[in-house]
Amino acid sequence: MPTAISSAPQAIRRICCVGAGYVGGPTCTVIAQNCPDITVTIVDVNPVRIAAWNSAPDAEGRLSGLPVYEPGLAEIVLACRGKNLFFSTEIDKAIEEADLVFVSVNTPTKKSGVGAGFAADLHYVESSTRRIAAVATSSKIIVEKSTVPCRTAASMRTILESNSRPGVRFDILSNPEFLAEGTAIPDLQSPDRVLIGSLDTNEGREAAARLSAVYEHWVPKHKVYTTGLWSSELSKLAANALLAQRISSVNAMAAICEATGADVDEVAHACGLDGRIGPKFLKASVGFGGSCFQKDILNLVYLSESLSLPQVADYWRQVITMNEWSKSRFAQKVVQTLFNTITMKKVAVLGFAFKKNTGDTRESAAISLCRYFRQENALVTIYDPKVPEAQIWMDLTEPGVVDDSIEVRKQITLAPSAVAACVDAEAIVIATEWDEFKELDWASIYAGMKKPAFLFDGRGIVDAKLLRKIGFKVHSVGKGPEIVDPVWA
Ligand SMILES: NC(=O)C1=CN([C@@H]2O[C@H](COP(=O)(O)OP(=O)(O)OC[C@H]3O[C@@H](n4cnc5c(N)ncnc54)[C@H](O)[C@@H]3O)[C@@H](O)[C@H]2O)C=CC1
Ligand SMILES: O=C(O)[C@H]1O[C@H](OP(=O)(O)OP(=O)(O)OC[C@H]2O[C@@H](n3ccc(=O)[nH]c3=O)[C@H](O)[C@@H]2O)[C@H](O)[C@@H](O)[C@@H]1O
Repeated sequence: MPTAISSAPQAIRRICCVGAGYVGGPTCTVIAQNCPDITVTIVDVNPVRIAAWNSAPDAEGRLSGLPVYEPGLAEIVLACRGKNLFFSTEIDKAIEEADLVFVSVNTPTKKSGVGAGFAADLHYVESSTRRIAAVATSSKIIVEKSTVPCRTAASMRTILESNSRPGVRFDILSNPEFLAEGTAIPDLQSPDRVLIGSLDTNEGREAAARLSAVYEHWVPKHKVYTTGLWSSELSKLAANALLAQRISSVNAMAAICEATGADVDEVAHACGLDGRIGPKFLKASVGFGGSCFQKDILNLVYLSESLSLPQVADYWRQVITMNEWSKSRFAQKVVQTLFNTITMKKVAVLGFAFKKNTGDTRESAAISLCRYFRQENALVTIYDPKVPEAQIWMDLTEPGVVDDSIEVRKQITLAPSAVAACVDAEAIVIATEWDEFKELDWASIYAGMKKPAFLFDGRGIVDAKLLRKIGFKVHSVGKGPEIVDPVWA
């Protein structure tokens, strides 16, 4: 239901963003940069996070203490902070002063109760919505930025309308975010589209026009696509499901390639040349990670089951099943290749983030690999250029009654560089596609390893032929076994 937008909507002057995370922080920083006439305040219940957003530049004038690492972000924060961009724990004040409030809080998978393991936990969305209703003394536009199940806007509207003060009106919009971590700034500066869902009423359309005008400071108007609320909410889940499905599809092909001697990069390239398929998001890997693909597909599975559509639920569930299988298949390959045991063998894991150019480890494939190697009694050394050490320890320590942190530290060590991680290793596992791994001095790394020196490339980034010439035994996802017969090479 694309809708007409009135010509001169009332300008937004003050924005509050509730949730200073990976989405709220970068998104509203880019809004502040492009809209000098708008004051943007990003608030959070977590004072440590807000303090980090407000951290001082280091001796070289760089903002290295921000809670989110994104190329290009620190420079924009530095330019705008204190002018029209503010980070604060004064949530009520920021809400009250704003014309428009983004709700950009976390929506993790529920851990207990009805829908545990599948449904989205909307607790944070609900508590911020209740807060907005409680403190607002003037009318506001409330924007769902978080990824939410279809029809969440209806629940938010009920909460707001049942708790609002007399004369205060709320218009609810859905404006899902499509940025990918690691490329958040370019994604926000030139998005493929900005999606705004609203009610098909005069007030709904007017609110959509006001939010659109914010984006039109830098996004061409034809890229702003307005729809109904439910289409907008569902489009976000659908887009993530379709993207993840491509990766699981190419990873399924990778398994066939390994068994037949076909090369998954060549197969993906050949398929991607078809304009109907396109070349992006066809890189075979150890498996996808990140905070959203799994969570959003599980959410879609839950929605489908709730709507009595078990075949639809099964279809999407298989994307996750294939991803889990890809990760365990890769881990098993390591053990099998190292003569079926890695007990007390040193395995160097290069990369811990779920993809390059981010310090985020949520659902990172590296976590599953390290846990698997630990169970096989390996000695694992990890290096990642951006993930803080404390985060790695947290990810590898099982939360629960028994504190296993001492056991974990007996088997896991953290290295200050990729080169250091590989000294005396029997195998290297590339878990994240950091650019610096492409440029390592592989000959000297080889010299410092136990022989035979194995390398398992879970990201398809190294030049396997070159490494084999050095002496490595290389396994790359989606490539057949080393071809020894030159006629067939
Ligand atoms: N991480 C990503 O790349 C993307 C995430 N999304 C969606 O955006 C939403 C947020 O994701 P992230 O930014 O990654 O989460 P996050 O966990 O990094 O940040 C959420 C923040 O909200 C704060 N918060 C929670 N309840 C609050 C409340 N009542 N008042 C104030 N602050 C509160 C938390 O303390 C936290 O700092 C999720 O729904 C996610 O699915 C969408 C697109 C991309
Ligand atoms: O809703 C979200 O959170 C976001 O989820 C993804 O973004 P993100 O998870 O940050 O990163 P991606 O680039 O999508 O990568 C996700 C995972 O898939 C892997 N991947 C990606 C692409 C590919 O071809 N192969 C592949 O294995 C990556 O290494 C990574 O582990 C989507 O790309 C964003 O559009 C969306 O906004």
